[in-house]
Amino acid sequence: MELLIENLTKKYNQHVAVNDLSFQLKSGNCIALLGANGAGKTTTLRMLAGLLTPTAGVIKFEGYQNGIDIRSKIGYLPQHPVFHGWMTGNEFLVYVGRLANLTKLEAQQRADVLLEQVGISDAKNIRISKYSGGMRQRLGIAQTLIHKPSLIMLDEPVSALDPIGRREVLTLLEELKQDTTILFSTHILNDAEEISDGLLLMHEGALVEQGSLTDLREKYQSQKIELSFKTVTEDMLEQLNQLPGIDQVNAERGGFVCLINDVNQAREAILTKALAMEWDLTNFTVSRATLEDMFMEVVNK
Ligand SMILES: Nc1ncnc2c1ncn2[C@@H]1O[C@H](COP(=O)(O)OP(=O)(O)OP(=O)(O)O)[C@@H](O)[C@H]1O
Repeated sequence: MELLIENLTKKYNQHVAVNDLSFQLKSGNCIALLGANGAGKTTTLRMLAGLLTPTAGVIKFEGYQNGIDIRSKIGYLPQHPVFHGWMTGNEFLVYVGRLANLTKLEAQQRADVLLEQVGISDAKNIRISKYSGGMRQRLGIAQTLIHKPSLIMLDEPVSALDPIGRREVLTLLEELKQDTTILFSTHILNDAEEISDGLLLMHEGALVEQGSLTDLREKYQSQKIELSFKTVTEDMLEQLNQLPGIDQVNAERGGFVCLINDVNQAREAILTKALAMEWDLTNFTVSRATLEDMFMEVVNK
């Protein structure tokens, strides 16, 4: 499986939702398309799924280029899937299988395998309207697999779920990625960190960072100093930003997170400044930067 995206762009009238996106996806990976609301994730996935026509750019997938032919090769789960609530899980999958040109027997056999695989075979004869959010999402994922695609794309598969549903679906994706390449979008860093091998980070329609989690952690590995104050004033951010040893300062509730390049220099500068300005410091913690700090750093740049 190889998916190649070159200079993909989508404009809605004058608004550029996806801007000159290029990346490559290979077999055996679980890749998270990460970005805040409005970053362009849904638009990207819909173009890859053949549901939206790109304004410019090329999508190449296993010998196919752009267009609807790609649809027969991939599975796609939209952000808000709609089911016929009166159908049972089994009926739904057989129906989807028939739409994918399977015979009645093949569709039933495939449904049996998938219901088992996504862990809802006990509920296969219950109406979908009675399913929990997690069960619906698992059924939705089963539907993406009906025609044995080599790539499935899932738009925010866990964002709307409660903690139990979220856990169920993440565990399922963890299992599925052994056999199928997964591209899923999320705005939740923890989800990306938990199950993906690689990240594509989008911001305002553009790809701002990409790589394996290990590489990105190494690249952005830095320390940070968290500061809290009894009172936070407007000029603090600017003053902290000017101190030596500090790369970037992000405002947080009740204080700041300083990404630093020299812990000793930064510590001394911050404490000296706080003393001179009579800032009432209530917390000073040095720790490792997380992926979330990396996200903020890249996006703020
Ligand atoms: N049909 C449309 N017409 C006009 N603008 C649109 C349309 N769909 C999306 N947009 C705009 O394009 C940008 C990207 O939207 P998109 O839905 O792709 O982002 P997203 O990263 O998936 O965000 P979310 O997580 O909120 O769905 C947003 O600014 C959005 O308002």
